[in-house]
This record gives sequence, C-alpha cells and structure tokens, in this order.
Amino acid sequence: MDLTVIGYWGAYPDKNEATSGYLLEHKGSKILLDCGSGVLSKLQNYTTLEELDAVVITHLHADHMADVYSLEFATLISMQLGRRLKPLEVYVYYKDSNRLDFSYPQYVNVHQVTPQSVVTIGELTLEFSENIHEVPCCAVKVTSGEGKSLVYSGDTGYCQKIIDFSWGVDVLVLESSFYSWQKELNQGHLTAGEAGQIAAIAQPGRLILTHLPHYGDHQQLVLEASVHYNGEIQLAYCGMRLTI
Ligand SMILES: Nc1ccn([C@@H]2O[C@@H]3COP(=O)(O)O[C@H]3[C@H]2O)c(=O)n1
Repeated sequence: MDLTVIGYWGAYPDKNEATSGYLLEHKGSKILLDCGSGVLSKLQNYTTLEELDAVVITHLHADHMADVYSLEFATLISMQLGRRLKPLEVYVYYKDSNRLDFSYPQYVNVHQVTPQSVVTIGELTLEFSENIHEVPCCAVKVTSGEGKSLVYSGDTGYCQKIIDFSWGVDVLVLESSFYSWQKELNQGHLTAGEAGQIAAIAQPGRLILTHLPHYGDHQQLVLEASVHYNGEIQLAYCGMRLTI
C-alpha cells in the first residue's frame, strides 16, 4: 500500500499547509485517514476527490475533521454531475451525541466505529483502538492482503493500548505534539520523548512523527524520540510518500 502525507500540523494549518490528513492507496482503493483543515485543497495534488472510497475520522476535533463537510459538498456535486457513482463512506469514532452532522446524508454513508469494529475496504482491513484524549479518539491500523501494516495514532496521550496496537507494524505514524519540556502541558498528547518510548516497545519498522507543533525546531523532536528508539525516525511533511 502507498501512503501520502497530505497534512501533518497540529491545531491549525501553517501557511499553504494542512492539518491531519493521510492518503492510503492500494490496488485501486483510496482511503483518507482524517480530513482536517486544509486537507481538501492539498489532497487534490494527489488524487481527484471522486476517486476517494472512504474517509476515517479519528475524532471530532477541527484539525482532524474540519474539511469533511466540504468533502460532503464535493461528493454531492460530483454525484449530481455523474462523475461519482456511489456515496462516500465515512467511518468515525465518536460516542454518545458527539457526532458528525452532515446536511446531505444521501451522499455520505456514516459508520460509527468502535475498538471492536473490523472494516474491509477493497483488500485493506481496518481496525481501531481507543486512545487517551480530550474527546473520544481512536488509532487506526490498516493491514493489506499481503500482510503489510500501518498504524496511524490520531491524537493520544501515553497509554499501553497504543503500544499494544502498534506492536510490530511496518510503519507507525505517531503524533508528537510537544517537546519533552512540555510534558505536563496536556495529558491527551505525546511529547517526542514519549513517542520514542512507545516506538522502543512497539518496535515498528519505521517511525514517522506527525501532528507537529508550530514552534521550535522539529529536528529536536527527532532527537528527543531517538533517546529512546534507535530505529529509523522521520518527520512527516506534506507530499511525503512511501510504499509499505
Ligand atoms: N495546551 C495545548 C492544547 C492544545 N494544543 C493544540 O491544540 C489542538 C487542539 O486539537 P487537538 O487535535 O487536540 O490538538 C491540539 C494541539 O495541537 C496545544 O498546542 N497546546
């Protein structure tokens, strides 16, 4: 499967950039993991919107889902023009009344996912794990028919579940919202050091740090993670592509 990073900023998009968005492609299937602010514009450098089969929303924070409402309108228009033949499948992790509120539900099939859900899209299998965050939030594991696997963390504080869920995956796309000196700032996010600690136990083939802060030197995040994890560490960037 092929991964393209569409956006990697936490909180809000930097100039001409995007917040969380990751395109996965495998044998004609196209899945977008998160659809934060700025993602829809950047995404069209890599695929037409009509070709998207599904979107997974890890949680209902704007930097992970703001553009999904614009994607709903794009789907409506492309279906009315006959360019798209089927509604968009939207998989979203939420609890209780906290949910997506689409205006044209005939163009978007919304599925609530839980840690028990197993979703198949083409030859890709998706599984979910609950994180520690301010609002209900999941990590997503995608496994190809060939047995290759990726975990995208969404947003999470340090917890055993994300370690167990990520164990031995080929690629771990892990949030790294804070520098280590900010450790006590927010329980629902990781410092780079904590990201390194998770990777040190989970032992992914490759670690990609994402959901990055708007200040400081991002190379410092790599250094802080590498104190704990001695495998390959890369910073996410818009247009980063890798084949898994
Ligand atoms: N103390 C805080 C709290 C939050 N944040 C950022 O704001 C974002 C809100 O949505 P999120 O997806 O939880 O990610 C948060 C941090 O990037 C931050 O940078 N510092």
